[in-house]
Amino acid sequence: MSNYSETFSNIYTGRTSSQQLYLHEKISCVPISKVSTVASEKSFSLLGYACDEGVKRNLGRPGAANGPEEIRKHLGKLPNHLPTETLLYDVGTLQCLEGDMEVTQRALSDSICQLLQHKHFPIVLGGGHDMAYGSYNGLKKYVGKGETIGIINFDAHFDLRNNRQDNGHTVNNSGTPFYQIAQDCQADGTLFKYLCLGIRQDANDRVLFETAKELDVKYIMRDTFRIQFHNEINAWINAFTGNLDHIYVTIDLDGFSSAYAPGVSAPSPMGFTPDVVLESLKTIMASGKLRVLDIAELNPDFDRDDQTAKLAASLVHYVLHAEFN
Ligand SMILES: N=CN[C@@H](CCC(=O)O)C(=O)O
Ligand SMILES: [Mn+2]
Ligand SMILES: [Mn+2]
Repeated sequence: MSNYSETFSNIYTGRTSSQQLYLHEKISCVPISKVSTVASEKSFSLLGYACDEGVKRNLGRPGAANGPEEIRKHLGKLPNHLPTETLLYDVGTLQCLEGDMEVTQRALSDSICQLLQHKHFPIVLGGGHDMAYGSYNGLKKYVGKGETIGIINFDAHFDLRNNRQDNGHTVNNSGTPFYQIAQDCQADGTLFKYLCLGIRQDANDRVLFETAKELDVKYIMRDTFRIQFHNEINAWINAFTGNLDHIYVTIDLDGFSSAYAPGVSAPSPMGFTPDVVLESLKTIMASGKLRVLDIAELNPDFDRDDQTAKLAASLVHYVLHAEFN
């Protein structure tokens, strides 16, 4: 895999203890080619998607290629409350070489399928939101025919832009992944099930709302995606996950208010807050159907005091520990 680099453990630093009190002492760096040798009943694997080609093609601000490294730096310093038998790996990073985003997406999909086959729960650190096309397809490849997958996207944006240009050319980017997935589903007769949480009217044009309607996309607008409405939100989530076999969750950091997440290409002053995301994640995880999670769009060039990188690291920490709290 020419665009793959393994993680070296010196990226993980922090306070030291003799009892694995911190995640940097818990994480084992293993090349992805060796995952079959380290399988266990309960393993999490971190995988980087170092690509901002999709953001560039979508006329956004480059920098998300450095997202995975920054999340790792902050994650390692956080306390470890995992049981000894739960294993946590870092299986390296997929880099986008010479703008070939499609190759990187395919490598991501292959890697996710491989991790799932060896009973690892993949947590992908991004990277532009084009990573969703790779994450979803890795899960799709893994699950059996006839089993259904639902996508839950925490985002200000639908990312349902049509990848067909007026001149007939196809251009995939960070704004097209769920459109591409929907097209593939139509072509191969797979159900397209997509729930977006935190959609903003001032971040999506009319065509995007029309596309969402045509594709029967479910969504909760930002105005309603508030912790005060947690009962209603949980009911929506349960109604969505109830009829599906597997869930893929993708968190676009630009959906958070820029008060929490300034370090993204497209910041959202009117975005959502972390409390409602944690509450929703808890409900999704309680379904027992969550198979893959990714965190997209961290752009360290625009971060303030590492706030966004720390938010991403805390989200990973929350998911790792959710069932042990
Ligand atoms: N992944 C991001 N997609 C957004 C970006 C919006 C923006 O740059 O303002 C989109 O295409 O809608
Ligand atoms: Mn977004
Ligand atoms: Mn997005």
